[in-house]
Amino acid sequence: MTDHSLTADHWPAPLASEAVEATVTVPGSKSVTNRALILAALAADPGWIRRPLRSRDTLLMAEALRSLGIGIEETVSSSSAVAGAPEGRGESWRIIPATPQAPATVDVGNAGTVMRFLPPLAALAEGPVRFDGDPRSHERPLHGVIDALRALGARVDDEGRGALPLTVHGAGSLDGGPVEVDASASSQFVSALLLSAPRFNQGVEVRHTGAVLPSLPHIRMTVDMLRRAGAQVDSPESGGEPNVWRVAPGALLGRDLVVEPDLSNAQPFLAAALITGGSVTIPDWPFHTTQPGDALREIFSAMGGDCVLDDRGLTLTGSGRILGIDIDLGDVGELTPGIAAVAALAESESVLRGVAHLRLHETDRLAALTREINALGGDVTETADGLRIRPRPLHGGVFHTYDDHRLATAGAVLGLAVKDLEVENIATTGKTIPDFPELWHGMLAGRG
Ligand SMILES: O=C(O)C1=C[C@@H](OP(=O)(O)O)[C@@H](O)[C@H](O)C1
Ligand SMILES: C=C(OP(=O)(O)O)C(=O)O
Repeated sequence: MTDHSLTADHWPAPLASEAVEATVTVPGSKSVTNRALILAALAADPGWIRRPLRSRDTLLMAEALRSLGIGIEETVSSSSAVAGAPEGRGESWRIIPATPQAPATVDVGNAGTVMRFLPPLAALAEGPVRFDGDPRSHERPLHGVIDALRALGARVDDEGRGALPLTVHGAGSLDGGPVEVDASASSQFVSALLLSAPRFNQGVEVRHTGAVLPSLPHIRMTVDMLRRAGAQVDSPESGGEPNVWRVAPGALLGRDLVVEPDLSNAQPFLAAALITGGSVTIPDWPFHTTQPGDALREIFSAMGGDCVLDDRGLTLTGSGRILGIDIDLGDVGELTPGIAAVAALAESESVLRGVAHLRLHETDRLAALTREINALGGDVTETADGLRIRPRPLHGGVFHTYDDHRLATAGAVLGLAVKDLEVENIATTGKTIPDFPELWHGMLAGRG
């Protein structure tokens, strides 16, 4: 073993000495868990969230809802130990809805889902709800939610920043109705307004006015989960106008919902099979899903892998070759760091397009990926809306992560093939994938 002289927050990324062969159970979806929490909090009766993701982003959402008076009871069930529970392992959260209470304070961390999904819900409380978070949260776009809430009748005090920190002065109810939003900076503006809309007096009609709309699958996820909770939703896919979503006012049902594995967080493990010419199975991969990570089946197949989805889950088998790719990732932007890592190890050039909005994610992901891969000897250039990646032989070094979980997992992927690579602050993976280092070492040890 190499003797790394490391500071505490430099993680020696393990090198893969052979083809990876493993089954990896990945934790639940962040996007599903945080939507489920909002919808359950607004429901007319209690509900269950089974196998929720328990990570920084989802615990921040749960804590925020608790401070707004929503009951969230956590239980660990071995199987059907919880009355009414379907057979299943792991943790369950019982959500006891309540009219949101104020005053309250909310720490959003750097969670886009918390900073965007909660202000509309807070507008239903009677009194001030103060929102603040990590320094980076002050830089992330929120204007779409703030302006729309004002247009729908809410009082929001942001001292002219158009961003955090801010206070929503709830009046106990919100008129709702039609509103225009430019969601080109984040699809979460649209999702945020739709999720709480069944509880607005007139529901909502959201019209996106911007030139581009990123992460459309995440808006479909919002619509799908609203409908499953009993909401009446018109969307472009259901024959409605393009770029317009309507949610009717009405009661939401308390559901019993099992959270799917986070397919975007399955990415580094699938990438490991691809780049080592091995085979990785992710159990419980859904046959039908709105998660954008499902696109990995197609993307990693185009990059040289072979994907089989069956009752065992999704199995990706690498061919020993890693092919470059020219692709628009606008729908699936959160997959970009992991794809960039694989692309840097490929045998031909890649062009990743349609992801200009990543400059305002957890960090400026386009700048960070360019800087960090190039520091290892890579040849990455930023384009107006993405990255051009020319594979080069890479050498070891420190891969900085800028408090970005997906930079950290991208560094781990590179480290499988690049000797002496150290990932700075691997703990930042806890934003959405707790225990990542343990899962990674478990995969390399072939544990299933
Ligand atoms: O609604 C969601 O759960 C998400 C939407 C996307 O945000 P953007 O549209 O801001 O990219 C995605 O990148 C993020 O990880 C999760
Ligand atoms: C962009 C992401 O997160 P957030 O929900 O904070 O926007 C992400 O997880 O890649």
